[in-house]
Amino acid sequence: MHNVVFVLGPPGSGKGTICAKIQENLGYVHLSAGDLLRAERQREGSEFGALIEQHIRNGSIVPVEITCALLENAMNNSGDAKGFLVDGFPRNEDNLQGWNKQMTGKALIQFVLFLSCPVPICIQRCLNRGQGRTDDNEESLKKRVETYNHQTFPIIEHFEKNGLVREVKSERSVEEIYADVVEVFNQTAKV
Ligand SMILES: Nc1ncnc2c1ncn2[C@@H]1O[C@H](COP(=O)(O)OP(=O)(O)OP(=O)(O)O)[C@@H](O)[C@H]1O
Ligand SMILES: Nc1ccn([C@@H]2O[C@H](COP(=O)(O)O)[C@@H](O)[C@H]2O)c(=O)n1
Ligand SMILES: [Mg+2]
Repeated sequence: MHNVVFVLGPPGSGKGTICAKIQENLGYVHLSAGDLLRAERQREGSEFGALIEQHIRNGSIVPVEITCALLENAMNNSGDAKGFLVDGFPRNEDNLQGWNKQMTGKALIQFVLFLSCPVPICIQRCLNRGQGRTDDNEESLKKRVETYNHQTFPIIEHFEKNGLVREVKSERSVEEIYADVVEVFNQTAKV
């Protein structure tokens, strides 16, 4: 049974940055759904490359069958991990239903780490990111934010109703955010 922490928040809220620090210090393995999709997009012979690129540029969500398979393979190939930080998933109802269908009995959701951050700050962070992403531009970001507001935030609200959400305000410095994140993990370990 894989222990899983979903990491959600608007684009540019710092999910990847904070997950990297958690992986470095707390023994969890970081799996970014976006990174896995970008790798699949580039994979020689992938039948999904063009579809993935279209969704990424459009800020829309790839069918869960593709994303969830990539996540499950990555977890199964990660050896005996303490747990997995599933970054940027589930991002919509299709993701959530697909996860429940494919991963029930295989994964236990410990909690949802929600990095909340004002959208204008998020947008500037993405525009300044400098990683050459095809979706770090005004047009794609507008769509990504719309996807987050209309499709992803309702998923956070769903988990909130089940008492699983741990919100950390993420407009602050990485150090301040990470200090609060460590406390969240410490509290979970005590339960
Ligand atoms: N607390 C912070 N303060 C200032 N800059 C930050 C902070 N956290 C992350 N950044 C920077 O903002 C950019 C986006 O961070 P990151 O890639 O971690 O966000 P993300 O939530 O994973 O975004 P996406 O959903 O687009 O993948 C990066 O350039 C990162 O260095
Ligand atoms: N569950 C997901 C996660 C991501 N995507 C696509 O990847 C893009 C980038 O995601 P980041 O987390 O790296 O920002 C995202 O905008 C989607 O197009 C997805 O389809 N499903
Ligand atoms: Mg990211």
